[in-house]
Amino acid sequence: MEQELRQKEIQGVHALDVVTYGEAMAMFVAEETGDLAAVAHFTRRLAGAETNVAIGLARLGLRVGWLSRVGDDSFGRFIRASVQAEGVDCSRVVTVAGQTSAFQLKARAENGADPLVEYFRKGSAASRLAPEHFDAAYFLSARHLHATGVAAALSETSLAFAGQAIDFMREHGRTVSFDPNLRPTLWPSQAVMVEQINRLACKADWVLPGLGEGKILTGHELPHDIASFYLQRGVRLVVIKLGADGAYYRTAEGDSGMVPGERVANVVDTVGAGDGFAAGLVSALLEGLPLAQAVRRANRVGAFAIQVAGDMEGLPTRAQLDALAQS
Ligand SMILES: O=C(O)C(=O)C[C@H](O)[C@H](O)CO
Repeated sequence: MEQELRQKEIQGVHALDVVTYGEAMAMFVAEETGDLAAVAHFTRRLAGAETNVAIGLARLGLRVGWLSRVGDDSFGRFIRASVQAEGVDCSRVVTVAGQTSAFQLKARAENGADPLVEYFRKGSAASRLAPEHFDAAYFLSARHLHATGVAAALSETSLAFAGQAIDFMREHGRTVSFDPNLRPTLWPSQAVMVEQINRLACKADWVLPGLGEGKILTGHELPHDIASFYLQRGVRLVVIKLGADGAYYRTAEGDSGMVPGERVANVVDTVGAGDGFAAGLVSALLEGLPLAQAVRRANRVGAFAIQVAGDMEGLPTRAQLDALAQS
């Protein structure tokens, strides 16, 4: 990768389409419904908002890099191997001696409701990501940065890294997408969460909140008004996820629209839908698709994600997505 980066730099070509950073975790998904304390059987899977997006993009054929830190333990080896196996570049994932990797438990989802998750991530190697770990050459090798509010929530230093990464990419003419991905349990208070997430979101080009998140973050109820809040603060495109109803988009130039959701007969687990949505949208916009088509693809990729119990297993390959588009 190092050599490839240098060569591309000389040629003035981007080695990566998208770069992202943040924490991935081992995840144990309950095999039985009910209280996690009573569950005896779990299946190990991979979780992490940013790696879900990275994997979604890689399956669609984009070149993606993920910068992170893992502990020197079996979870760390599992995380690295799983992300790498998806074709995501992990050359900037550092294994830190003496630190641990995070994991989480996820209850078995019932009737399409969001399942309960319990984190074991405090003080993890990835949560200690800090501005001194920023790799300017690596980020510059990408056309686009995808950032989420999860990495921002992990620690003061990870929050500082987020601000630095977004500022740097904007200053260097790269586009930035930001998914607020609110995780209230990871923040000291709702007020701090709202302030910090909005601070980061307003630095980005494309902001992708869910409707509920948009209400919390802006105090507005309607998608139109939530979009206005960000557009008035310098964002160029706001796409608001409306669950089964699809998505609403609005741009700084005044283009707006609603794209209806995809029909899904059997919703297994909604976690990961937003990450699939982001992968669909970012891939389509980087390919130059018109906005309404990009949002349609985002809805489709999100719909794939909710038909399985894992957070990223359902994300489609390019062939699966094309097959759906032709059906
Ligand atoms: O909840 C989190 O913090 C995660 O990153 C795990 C999930 O895979 C992710 O949130 C899904 O968006």
